Amino acid sequence: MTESDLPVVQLRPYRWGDPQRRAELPAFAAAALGALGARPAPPPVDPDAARLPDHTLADPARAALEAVVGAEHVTAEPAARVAHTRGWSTPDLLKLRAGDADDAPDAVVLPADHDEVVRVLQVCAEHRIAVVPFAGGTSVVGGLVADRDAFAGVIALDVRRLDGLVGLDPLSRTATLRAGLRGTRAEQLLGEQGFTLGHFPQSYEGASIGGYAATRSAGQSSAGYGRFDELVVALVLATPRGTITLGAAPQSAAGPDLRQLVLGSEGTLGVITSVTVRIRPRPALRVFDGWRFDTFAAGAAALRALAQDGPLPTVLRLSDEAETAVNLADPGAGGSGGCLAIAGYEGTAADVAARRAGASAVLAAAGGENLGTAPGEAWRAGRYQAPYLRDPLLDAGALVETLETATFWSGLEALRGAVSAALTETLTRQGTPPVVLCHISHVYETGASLYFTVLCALGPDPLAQWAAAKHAATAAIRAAGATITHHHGVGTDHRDAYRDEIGPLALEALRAVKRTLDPAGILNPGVLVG
Ligand SMILES: Cc1cc2nc3c(=O)[nH]c(=O)nc-3n(C[C@H](O)[C@H](O)[C@H](O)COP(=O)(O)OP(=O)(O)OC[C@H]3O[C@@H](n4cnc5c(N)ncnc54)[C@H](O)[C@@H]3O)c2cc1C
Repeated sequence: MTESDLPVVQLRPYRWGDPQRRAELPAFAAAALGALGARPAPPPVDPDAARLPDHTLADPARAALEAVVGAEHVTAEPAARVAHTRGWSTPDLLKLRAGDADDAPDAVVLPADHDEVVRVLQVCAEHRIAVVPFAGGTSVVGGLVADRDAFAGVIALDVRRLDGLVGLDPLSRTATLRAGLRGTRAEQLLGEQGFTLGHFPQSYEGASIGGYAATRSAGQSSAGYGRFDELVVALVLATPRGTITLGAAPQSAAGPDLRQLVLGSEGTLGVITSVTVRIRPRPALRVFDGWRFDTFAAGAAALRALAQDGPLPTVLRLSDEAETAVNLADPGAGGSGGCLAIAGYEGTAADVAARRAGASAVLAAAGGENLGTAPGEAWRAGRYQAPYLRDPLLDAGALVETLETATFWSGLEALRGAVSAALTETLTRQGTPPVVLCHISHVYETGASLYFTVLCALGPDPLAQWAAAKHAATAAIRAAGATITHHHGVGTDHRDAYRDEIGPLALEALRAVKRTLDPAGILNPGVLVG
């Protein structure tokens, strides 16, 4: 099974992914949850019974939107509104499971092409309707909740009908993809012509091209293929004031690179309607090895050696002791502990052989024990399964959530310790001691990302429980001088920390750009720039 074999799945409210692939909790997990004090949660409220706010679009605004996209592409059906309520963070899921759809848009609007998007934005500016651009809907940072206070209404502008492969240039190895194309569908379309995008985030079954670009997503194969923002060579942005087209050549010295202003703008400057991306030939061979290191520090040093001096595998990641023990295959040696690293290689047979031999020598010289392909292939086979586990964990009364950051190599170990301690202390103080897992999954010459998974019993007020933990982790990240997000984005959840990270003058500059492109401030109010 490769990424282009996975189906295009329509996400349902609060149950992840393909209904045929529902996950059961492994027996050891159920026992571990008991030890953490988790008790089965009350059954979630059926999405059909969720409480929707009593908002409606005024008739003139609705009529104007219908005139642009057709009446059948403007819907205020409860099911559509619920399906466009918030995203997929654990607090988002907890609210919807409790029947709270208070942040639902008044209507969902589905334009067919770029021009319709521009006209929808113009109608919304004229009628003071806030617009939440909506691609796959998998935001985990509150990127899909509009601050509606100053507006006459809120719509979700769902880009799913912008869903084709516009063109492919095999000579330049680029493809132009429309923003609503699901990652899975994009991979199928490119695969039919012998290419791959190589962008495989864990949300691959739910996220779309426009969302990848708007959040600067990072896939699990980032070491080999690069982050999504590194793949984009050109893009088209629809704004209430018209169209911006950026990227006339692979590189350019024509002023600042304004593509970078749009990438990561999270729907606040305009709606990305298509991107032209670098593509690579479909790999002829894929091999994933497992390596065991005695300590996280030893494993991190090995990853750093590869990131700085090469050769780089396509996938490179390192789990800490706790994640190795809980989540991943036993790294061998009779459960002797240690940290599991995965080094995966994709490419031609010759390229894979050369990089694998070179990287294996580096990993061995750094103290790694080669565990062969079994742990690596097990990780590859299960790489999209983890999100499915969140549903049974919540059912079982567990709070499970993730957060991520990045820093320079010299500060990595201290950052890991500080964030783990902040999460552990805050949740233990609340009577719900957690298990905190951590891994490195994106490496650079100068540093790496850290990704934390937190698991504990749901407390009596889980939203406040997690808010306190997240607040402490955020403070620890900022105190360490690290970034508030390596790839999830800012949304509303990280807005204050982002402000702190970039400083008031940079924020003012960004707001000035927003005022220019979106004078009425209708685009994702409250997200990113506040
Ligand atoms: C289980 C799970 C695993 C995840 N794993 C990863 C991972 O491995 N790597 C990673 O990077 N992220 C990951 N994420 C986060 C999320 O999937 C990414 O941020 C993804 O890029 C969002 O894509 P989307 O299509 O779902 O966008 P959405 O959630 O629909 O939108 C994200 C933001 O972009 C804006 N937006 C959407 N479309 C457009 C557009 N066309 N133009 C302008 N703005 C737009 C939205 O308003 C919103 O603010 C994960 C999320 C989940 C739930």
